[in-house]
Amino acid sequence: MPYVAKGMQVGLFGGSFNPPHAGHALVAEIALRRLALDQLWWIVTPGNPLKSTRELAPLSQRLRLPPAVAANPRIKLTAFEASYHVRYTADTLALIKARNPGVDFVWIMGADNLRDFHRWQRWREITMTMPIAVIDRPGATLSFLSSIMAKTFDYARVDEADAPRLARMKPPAWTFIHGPRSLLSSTAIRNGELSAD
Ligand SMILES: Nc1ncnc2c1ncn2[C@@H]1O[C@H](COP(=O)(O)OP(=O)(O)OP(=O)(O)O)[C@@H](O)[C@H]1O
Ligand SMILES: O=C(O)c1ccc[n+]([C@@H]2O[C@H](COP(=O)([O-])O)[C@@H](O)[C@H]2O)c1
Repeated sequence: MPYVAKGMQVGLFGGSFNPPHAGHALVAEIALRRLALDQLWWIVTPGNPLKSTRELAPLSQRLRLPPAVAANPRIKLTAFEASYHVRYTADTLALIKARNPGVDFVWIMGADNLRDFHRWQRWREITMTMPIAVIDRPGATLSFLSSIMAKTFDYARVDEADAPRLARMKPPAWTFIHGPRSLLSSTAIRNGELSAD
């Protein structure tokens, strides 16, 4: 797990990154800037519990940053979930919080994950554990209105103008961030339809 000093605002960006691409880099850059983060942890999962492992490349091949963000010292690449034998985000976030008192964390995900968030294990618990920032993604823009998570936690939605303060807010608190969007996806790259940058 990366080192972080007390008082910092840290974004947690978990993903399969199978493979990593410029769309991920865009999400990381938007999150760092709009959420006023000191650090962003790029957390490579041993395997999304909801995805088949059939097409999943080994962790070693997914453990790399796209060129656009590789030189950014605020982005920390890690695969600690594998070494700690955790896979579910609810467990990951509990572990991170327990080991880092005094740090303000925010979970970051693309809008496609907001759409399916109610299928994640203990998703309500995740929402009560730390604030969540959802980054717009082509094809999933309306998830901020229509998803079960958005409806259930409508009362906890924060205006994106207040995003710089999100990490310090008491959960539940979440926001939807609009901005430049990327059509890239790992599936399209694996299928040879698009290139990673
Ligand atoms: N183009 C994109 N725009 C916004 N968010 C994205 C984009 N691509 C990925 N994300 C987000 O980045 C995180 C990691 O995504 P992931 O590694 O699953 O990439 P993916 O392109 O969605 O992969 P796949 O096509 O294999 O499902 C997720 O929260 C996902 O929502
Ligand atoms: O905990 C869950 O049930 C769960 C279900 C689906 C996805 N996740 C996490 O969400 C993150 C994004 O996954 P992915 O495959 O969309 O890149 C990654 O950290 C996964 O471990 C977690």
